[in-house]
Amino acid sequence: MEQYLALLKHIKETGVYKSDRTGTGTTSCFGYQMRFDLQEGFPLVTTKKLHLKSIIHELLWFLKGETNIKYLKENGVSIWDEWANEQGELGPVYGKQWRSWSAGEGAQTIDQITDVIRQIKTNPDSRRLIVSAWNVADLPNMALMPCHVLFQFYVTPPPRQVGEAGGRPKPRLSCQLYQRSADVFLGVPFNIASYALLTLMIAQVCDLEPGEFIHTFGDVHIYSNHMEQVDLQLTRTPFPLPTMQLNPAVKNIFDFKFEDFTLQNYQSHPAIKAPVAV
Ligand SMILES: Nc1nc(=O)c2c([nH]1)NC[C@@H]1CN(c3ccc(C(=O)N[C@@H](CCC(=O)O)C(=O)O)cc3)CN21
Ligand SMILES: O=c1ccn([C@H]2C[C@H](O)[C@@H](COP(=O)(O)O)O2)c(=O)[nH]1
Repeated sequence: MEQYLALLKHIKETGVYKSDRTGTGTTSCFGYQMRFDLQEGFPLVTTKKLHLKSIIHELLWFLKGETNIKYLKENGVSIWDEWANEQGELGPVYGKQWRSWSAGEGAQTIDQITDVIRQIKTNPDSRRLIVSAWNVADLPNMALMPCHVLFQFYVTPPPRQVGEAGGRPKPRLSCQLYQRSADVFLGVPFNIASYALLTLMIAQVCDLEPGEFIHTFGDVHIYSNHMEQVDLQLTRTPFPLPTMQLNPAVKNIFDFKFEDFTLQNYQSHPAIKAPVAV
């Protein structure tokens, strides 16, 4: 995870002070990109211990199309608590937009995840393999506007092989995310792992090999009250990446359960606590 440490260094070296909505204050840069080859291992930050359980449950919750924290609470995940109302509702956030984007009064809703998987399978060269959470009409009703706003898939055909015997290599599925706003200490390690996992899952159900995860940022920032934690992390040497096994029997994206994910060889430095800006 040298890419992540390079991002922390880049913000410290080139960032400017910026005030923000939460009143905390940040050091911020505009525009950055990281690339992760998913064949080289699972990109989980190793310079602090990460709670993969929260990351997996949050992703399964998005895929269910849910916007109430009830499922997360039942599974011991508290990362969205601060933004929910008394009924546990967050408004039409990610799950709603991914699975049931409203096409207008009385019209059918649009399931972007089902549609994009169908497109990847039937039209892999399409340049329109996009899922968007940025529903402009719904923004005022969301507890927090989407930070990971839009993602696009890309299928790389296998290299042509002449006179080859044996199995043909599979095409590779890559994913690029545009994240408009990024809390680099707390949010970004979660976001990288979540989209890497989503890419592995969609590759499996489309019978493709995982390719790259490309993470593109708008306002990428370190909160002022995370600086000491960042400095501690920068003193640590990353460990080799772990690997992630998915239950190969799952062929439908909506059938994945928590037990279908096995992380192997995750060696990390100890966890580092930090307050979340609300
Ligand atoms: N300021 C801010 N940063 C975020 O990253 C963020 C938000 N707000 N609001 C919405 C979601 C919630 N996310 C969060 C919220 C909290 C943690 C957090 O406290 N992480 C702890 C461990 C928490 C756990 O797994 O139980 C960590 O050490 O990573 C991470 C992501 C990401 N998002
Ligand atoms: O998945 C997420 C969700 C949120 N964040 C961070 C990015 C910002 O620090 C805040 C959101 O505040 P805005 O004023 O709406 O930009 O949450 C993240 O990094 N990852």
